[in-house]
Amino acid sequence: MIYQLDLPVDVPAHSHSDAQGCAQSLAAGVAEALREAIDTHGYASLVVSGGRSPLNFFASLAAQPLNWSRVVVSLADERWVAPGDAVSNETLVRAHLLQGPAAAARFIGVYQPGATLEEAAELADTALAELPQPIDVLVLGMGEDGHTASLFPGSPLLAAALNPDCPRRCLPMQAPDEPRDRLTLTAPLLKAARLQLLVIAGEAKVDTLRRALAGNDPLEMPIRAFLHYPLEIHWSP
Ligand SMILES: O=C(O)[C@H](O)[C@@H](O)[C@H](O)[C@H](O)COP(=O)(O)O
Repeated sequence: MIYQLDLPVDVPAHSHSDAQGCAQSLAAGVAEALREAIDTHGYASLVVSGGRSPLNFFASLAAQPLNWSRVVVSLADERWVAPGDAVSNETLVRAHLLQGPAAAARFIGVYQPGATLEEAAELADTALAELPQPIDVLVLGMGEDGHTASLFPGSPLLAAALNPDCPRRCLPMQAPDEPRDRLTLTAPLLKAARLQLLVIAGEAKVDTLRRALAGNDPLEMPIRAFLHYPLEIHWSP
């Protein structure tokens, strides 16, 4: 358990001795879940987050034996910057996950061009109709403010994105830091995932989890919308 957090009983928490061990353990577990999905329904959908935390995990997962041609990969969110940009999540996934055998996976990007962020979000919403649902494996990160994906506190459409009846797969969001313009998958799509993994590193994020667990309002800390079954938390120093 992570510092004996008072987690809901149906939220297992795994503490790993170091980041590499966490990445390797997660990669093995995710690969097994993807293999099971392929065996069960012929394909597997994997949705990952960006940021810096998942890079070791991506490299470990790419090395896992898997029929990657049956895997569809997408993103929980994206910065509204063109693929290839250094801060694009698509750039990270293509550079660190879709390498070697894993390059055979089908990637559905979230970035879309457009005259406005809202127009791009509408195009992304349409493109995400191609993502097999429910998502088989969802890998979330978390910021120290309690955001996850690009569900940021204070973002104008946060309540809409967290609404269980939200009709959209993707909505435009505003982050507090550059690049502020973001595209996020919405809570109904994310929370329907069969396996949901929250991957966090460092003590500051344990403190964030403590704050999240001490309150109820997901508008204040959007991660609160996910802290229940079928979430698993994986933490490393
Ligand atoms: O686009 C992004 O940045 C991610 O999707 C975001 O939700 C990330 O998971 C958290 O901000 C944690 O980021 P770190 O792993 O870099 O701390």
